[in-house]
Amino acid sequence: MSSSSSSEAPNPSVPTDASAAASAPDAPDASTPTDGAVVLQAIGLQKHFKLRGVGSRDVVHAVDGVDFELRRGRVLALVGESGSGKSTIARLLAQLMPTTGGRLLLHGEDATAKGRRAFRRYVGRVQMIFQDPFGSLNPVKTVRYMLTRSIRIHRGRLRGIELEGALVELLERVQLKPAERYIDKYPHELSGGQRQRVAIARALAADPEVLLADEPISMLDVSIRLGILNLLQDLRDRLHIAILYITHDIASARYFADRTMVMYAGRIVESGDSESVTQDPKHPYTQLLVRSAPDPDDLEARARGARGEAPSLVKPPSGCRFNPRCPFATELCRTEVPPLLSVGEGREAACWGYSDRADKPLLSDITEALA
Ligand SMILES: Nc1ncnc2c1ncn2[C@@H]1O[C@H](COP(=O)(O)OP(=O)(O)OP(=O)(O)O)[C@@H](O)[C@H]1O
Repeated sequence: MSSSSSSEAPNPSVPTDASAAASAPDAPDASTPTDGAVVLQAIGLQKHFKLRGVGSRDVVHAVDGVDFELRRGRVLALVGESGSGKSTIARLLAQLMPTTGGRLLLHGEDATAKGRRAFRRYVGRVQMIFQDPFGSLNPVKTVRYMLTRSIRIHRGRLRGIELEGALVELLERVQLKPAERYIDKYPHELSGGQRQRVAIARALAADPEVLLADEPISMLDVSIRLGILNLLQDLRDRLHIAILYITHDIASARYFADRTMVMYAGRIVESGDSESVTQDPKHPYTQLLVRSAPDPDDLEARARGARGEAPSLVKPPSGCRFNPRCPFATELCRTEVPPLLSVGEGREAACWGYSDRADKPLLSDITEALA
């Protein structure tokens, strides 16, 4: 099958890399930290959910030993099918729930917020936007109320002209112009795209260093998705925010993210620059995601349909978790967890096929192997 949609060139009207930041009118001067510096780091991140039920000792292995870094002025995409653990990672990074293992570092220091004040400070630096902008905005409050509240929480008690100026600036930053047209509206008076822009403006009121965007476009009309991605790209380039972009659409990761990380059943199976990961995928699961579906909206269904269901996370398969669906799997894959192995400059894949073990699987074209 062809990879027509994923091999399309990105939209030429949109800047694709950090060079756009250098030419932006408000590019940083020499005294500001450089883009690419690590802001938030996850080391061995783990979340095992205890299952309820009398005497149950079972846990859901939602996230198992995940490492990554979010860097200033860069977008990292986290791609995977439903249930792979993407949202759990976002919620762990936002500290909406505790981890069961691993560490979270903000500028190299332990970021675990102990107590309300520490949590509030953390939230000022790490903000989250959700899939459903309607659900995340209070339906009985105006845009003015919601943005004012966020400004006051994070910037102090601004009033009068100062407050009005901050509100207008926020709305204009998310391209809701003129601000007067939107500021006194309720969520139901706005379109889906406008609501998501308000949610982003509310996050920006905190002047965050990190934005966690959990499927920010998946509930929006296809026609307005690109506008939201362009806005996030603008925030990356002008405000130098580090962005985690969670999606099941690997084609949008190529277009929007500097680096892409592919997740399968709670573990990272591949990572690298987005162009290489999407154009020359190394892990059989990434190959399946990229090659089996010309229609990006259909990737997940096709990948699942191609060979079996995602595994149980209560009793995940031993060895490589993808082994029951992998046409190349050997005994080694069924018994030992593959480490992330180097598969090119700045690229890694957790597949024994790239090791020098004598009993490694022999990889070939996955679409042919599955035909
Ligand atoms: N509170 C919870 N208690 C028990 N299991 C949970 C809980 N939250 C998530 N899970 C499980 O953890 C796994 C990962 O879920 P998660 O929502 O992170 O996946 P996802 O990749 O974001 O999927 P989707 O794209 O559908 O949101 C799933 O098996 C899910 O059922």
